[in-house]
Amino acid sequence: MEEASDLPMNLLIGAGCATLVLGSGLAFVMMKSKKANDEPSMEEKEEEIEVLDPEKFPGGHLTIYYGSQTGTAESFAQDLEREGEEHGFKVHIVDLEETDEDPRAALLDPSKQDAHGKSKAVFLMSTYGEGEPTDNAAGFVRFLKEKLSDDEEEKKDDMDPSKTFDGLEYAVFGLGNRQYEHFNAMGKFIDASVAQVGGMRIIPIGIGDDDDDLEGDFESWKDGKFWPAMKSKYVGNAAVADTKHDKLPECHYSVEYLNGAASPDKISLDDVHLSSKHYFTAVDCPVTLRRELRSPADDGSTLHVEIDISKGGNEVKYQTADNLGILPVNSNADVERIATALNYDLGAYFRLKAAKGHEHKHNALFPTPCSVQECLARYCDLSGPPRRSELKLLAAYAKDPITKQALMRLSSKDGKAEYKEKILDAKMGIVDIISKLCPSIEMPLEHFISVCPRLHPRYYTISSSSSIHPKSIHATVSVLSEKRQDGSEFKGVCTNYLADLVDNGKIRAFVRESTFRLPTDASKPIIMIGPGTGIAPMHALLQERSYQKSKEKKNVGSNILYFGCKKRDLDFIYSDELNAFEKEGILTEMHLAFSREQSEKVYVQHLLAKNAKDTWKLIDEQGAYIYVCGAVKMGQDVSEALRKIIGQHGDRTTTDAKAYLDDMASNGRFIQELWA
Ligand SMILES: Cc1cc2nc3c(=O)[nH]c(=O)nc-3n(C[C@H](O)[C@H](O)[C@H](O)COP(=O)(O)O)c2cc1C
Repeated sequence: MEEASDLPMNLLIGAGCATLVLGSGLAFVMMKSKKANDEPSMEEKEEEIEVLDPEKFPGGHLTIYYGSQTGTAESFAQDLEREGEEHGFKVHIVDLEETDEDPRAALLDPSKQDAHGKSKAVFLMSTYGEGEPTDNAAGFVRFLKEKLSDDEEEKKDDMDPSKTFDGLEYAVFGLGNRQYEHFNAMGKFIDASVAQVGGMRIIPIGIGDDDDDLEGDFESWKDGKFWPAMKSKYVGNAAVADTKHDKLPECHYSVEYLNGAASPDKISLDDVHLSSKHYFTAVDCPVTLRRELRSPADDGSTLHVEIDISKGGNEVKYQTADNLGILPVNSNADVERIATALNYDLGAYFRLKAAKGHEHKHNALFPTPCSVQECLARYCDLSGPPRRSELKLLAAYAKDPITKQALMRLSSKDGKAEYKEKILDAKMGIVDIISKLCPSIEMPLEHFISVCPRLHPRYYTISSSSSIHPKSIHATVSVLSEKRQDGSEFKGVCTNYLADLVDNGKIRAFVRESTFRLPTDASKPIIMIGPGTGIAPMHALLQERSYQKSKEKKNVGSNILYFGCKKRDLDFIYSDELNAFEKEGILTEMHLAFSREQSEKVYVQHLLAKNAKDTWKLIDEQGAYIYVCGAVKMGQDVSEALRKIIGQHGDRTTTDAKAYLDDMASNGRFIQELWA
């Protein structure tokens, strides 16, 4: 991705370097990193060099690469982009997936180098799974692992791996959550491995914790460490033009209203903004069944949802216990509230285009032409609490000075406690802020699209077997609804969208691979630990094991389940199915932890500890596979229980027991899917 400079100049003189006379001053000297034998043509060189005004950008180019699943790292990249100019840098944002074809060429792109042939990069890296990269960073991480591998075959070229990123100067900020065992594993991996392959670290890695104050951590890192280091290293005493003026935030998009309804333009996926590709690729799937799994006496709701994937051709194919991505839709009430507050005509159709100076390849944010109604319902996150930096952007649009001040205060470092109380804890979305708290906000649609985060897909572990149900996908959905302090109700956007669908309807969905895979040798036993909605993949695995036994006539090993909930009569979901599996002989053991049926709380990890001896035998003598799904805290307690079992019954020290379990994980025998 490359953004056009606002300066009309792409000049090159000379073979190995470019000089440009800009007015009276001497601008950048661009050194080329290409070897003499692959010297580019003159036209190529002209394309390659993007020369900057040294008065506006004394720090030169700075590229932000992000690895993001739900958009936080991407929005941090946008913060750095917005602030770049005031610090003297021309910032470019690149989705890491864009570098997959040739990461070395992408990261050392000559057009973004300085006079000394150096490239400057920031990596904003989120961690997922159990210490794994986000989908869009997987290719880049694979590339680095190959470079660092001892296996010569893996390296793919004969270049000295330790010189791969010679000329790259970089900084890393990791986004993670301390509740996970592999806290910020990806940030740490990138920080260490880019140095090992020749990159030069500018400052130590910054670490953010989503369990506490991720945005505050990022702010402290960028304002306290990153920008000062960048200034001292690359800008020095050069004066940076004052760009802080009282104008609206720069908008990268423009809206062209149409005279009537129109269908979305046909567009190549290559032109799509990578993080919104699901808007273009997800498939309409009819919902064929929704069934309440909890007792009417319970105050919560868990739905069994079935969707028909037979109409999607080959586009929606899945394997047992994969993940189902669902594109949520905002409620009509929220869409109408925001449209009324901002004076938008919901029936109007428009085409979204890049604003002048912001044209680049991956510009398509979502399919247009579309109606304003569709844009607000499907592509804008109206109910999620905005980040503090988004509140600061909103402040620019408030007409009433008191509201403006309040938003500025909430978005400031000193306003953190107030922000937590009034926005996060109160569960205030952009729709509440604009329609209730700050009604004086006025913003044209393109600005709203630019400021409001995209509405991201929500993922559910599939609870059906693809062998038994090749034409449908089943999901288990716990419907999120909480009382706010003011008595109003906060409703989770996707689960309530599914719960409120009229006549079942259709949802837009896609499939993502998961790590839940059964042993290739079906005779191996499996131990499944999945309390609450964590039962979903276990239900799928049991169906698959039943299919293997009855249809494929395989010798299927024992299947042991640990399930937990509050009370047998309230929220023992799928009890009928589990009892039937037991009767059929496919569920060998079912251990149930009803936490509220006795004075002391009983959870799955307690039952596991009770069966320590048998569990150790299954693991060590019979090569059992272990699957865990549910809340991170439960996952930690289960891992701890397993380490104790391995230590006590396998006669190992704490360190060796941990190594044993880690080894099982790296061999695909201990698989976890946990959420915070
Ligand atoms: C399913 C799931 C798995 C996660 N796994 C980890 C992990 O292993 N280690 C970690 O530090 N954070 C983990 N996180 C936390 C995310 O990295 C963190 O919330 C981050 O801010 C998300 O950024 P993004 O919106 O850019 O994707 C996980 C989050 C989810 C939802």
